[in-house]
Amino acid sequence: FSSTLFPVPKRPAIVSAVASFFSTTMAPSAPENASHNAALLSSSGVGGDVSSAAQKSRVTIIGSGNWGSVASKLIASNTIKLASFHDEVRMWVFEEKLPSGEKLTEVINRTNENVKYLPGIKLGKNVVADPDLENAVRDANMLVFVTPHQFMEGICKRLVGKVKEGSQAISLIKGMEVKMEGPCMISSLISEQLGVNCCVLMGANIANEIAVEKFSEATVGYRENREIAEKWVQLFNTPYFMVTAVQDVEGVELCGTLKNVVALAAGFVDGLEMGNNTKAAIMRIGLREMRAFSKILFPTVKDNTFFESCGVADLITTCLGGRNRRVAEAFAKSGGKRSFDELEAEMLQGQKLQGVSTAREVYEVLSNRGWLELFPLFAAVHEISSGRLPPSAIVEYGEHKPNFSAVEGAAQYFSS
Ligand SMILES: NC(=O)c1ccc[n+]([C@@H]2O[C@H](COP(=O)([O-])OP(=O)(O)OC[C@H]3O[C@@H](n4cnc5c(N)ncnc54)[C@H](O)[C@@H]3O)[C@@H](O)[C@H]2O)c1
Ligand SMILES: O=P(O)(O)OC[C@H](O)CO
Repeated sequence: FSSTLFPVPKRPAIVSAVASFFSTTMAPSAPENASHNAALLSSSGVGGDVSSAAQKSRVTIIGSGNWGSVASKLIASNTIKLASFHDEVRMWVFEEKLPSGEKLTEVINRTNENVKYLPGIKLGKNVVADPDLENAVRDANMLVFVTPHQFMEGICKRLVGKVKEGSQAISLIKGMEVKMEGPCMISSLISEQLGVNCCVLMGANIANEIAVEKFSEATVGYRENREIAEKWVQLFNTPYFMVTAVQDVEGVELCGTLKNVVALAAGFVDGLEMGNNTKAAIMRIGLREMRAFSKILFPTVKDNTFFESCGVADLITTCLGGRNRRVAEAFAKSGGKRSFDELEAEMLQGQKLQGVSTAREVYEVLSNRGWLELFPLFAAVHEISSGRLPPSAIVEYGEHKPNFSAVEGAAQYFSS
């Protein structure tokens, strides 16, 4: 962690001040801090071990792409320090052959690097890559899900009955499924299919920046059990990755999911060279639709969540530097003539976009419920990315004013 603004190991003054100002409801309680420190001391050889082997938590990461690999680095740096976790972090890898003919898993275990999805970064010697999904989860009681969302239904099906009883899960996945009965968030899919409680972790987290230890923040969303949320915070938090917890799973997850749709809109604007004011306008309109969509679907979603890292901060970073924005810019530059699939394969080399399928899924929800006129920006993004409208429609489409008369009582969800 080399930033001169934020020297290590001391917490930067501004960050500490901001953290204590905003996180009074989120800071670990004193006894938790005490045991956390005792754990740190014991792992550094000072003091006795506070956790017996039987009590220690065992972590498995399901996914090993760009963010999955960075998550493994963050987690592995903590499990070796904290006595309440087993050192080893198992990482399920969707096996593939590299151009050299070697298997990705074997190369990760030999070099300690994910040479395809995160080249040049050591993951930690305690990370073990495992191509066998069932074997990878067998002994774990803390499961971290971080694959592109389109693969999760299949992964969950394979894991039914294979997960240890009493396990806890967290999803870092930005996306959702649409079922006959309506939208299904990935954390719900995991909970329902595997019978485990599932928190979420989202935030302004471009993986490559965190990989080189540049300071950023993230938000854990939890449902009821604060102690479990704090355990996840402990597992992820580092001096350069500051994690806070809020009691709003759906709000946090919808922020992470929907910002990818707005990122496509921002990319179209960039490709059309419309300038910063237009892009800022699109981001503002997008944020409004994100909040309204979340609150109509889940009335418990909290306004404050949109001011956490998972909300406005993730929207900003994604619309400035994310993959969805970058590929959408190339799409608009081609006048919509090159498909997203083609551009994704060419520009991302195996990494996956979430925005295009999320825009389609959101559109499906909107048209099923008769809400298309309420969410003109979301609707336009799907119509452009599916080739039904030209990229320029992003700034022509009814000026993105929602038609409140389309749905009774809808105006309240858009008001400040
Ligand atoms: N990369 C980031 O900066 C970032 C940051 C925050 C959140 N996220 C989110 O994390 C999630 C995972 O993204 P990522 O960046 O780690 O992945 P990625 O896009 O870098 O990599 C794609 C991954 O999918 C795997 N894969 C390919 N085919 C598969 C199949 N049939 N079944 C299962 N897996 C398959 C590949 O092996 C690879 O691990 C996404 O929801 C993303 O939005 C990403
Ligand atoms: O690169 P993107 O567009 O998938 O976005 C990455 C992260 O979600 C940013 O927080």
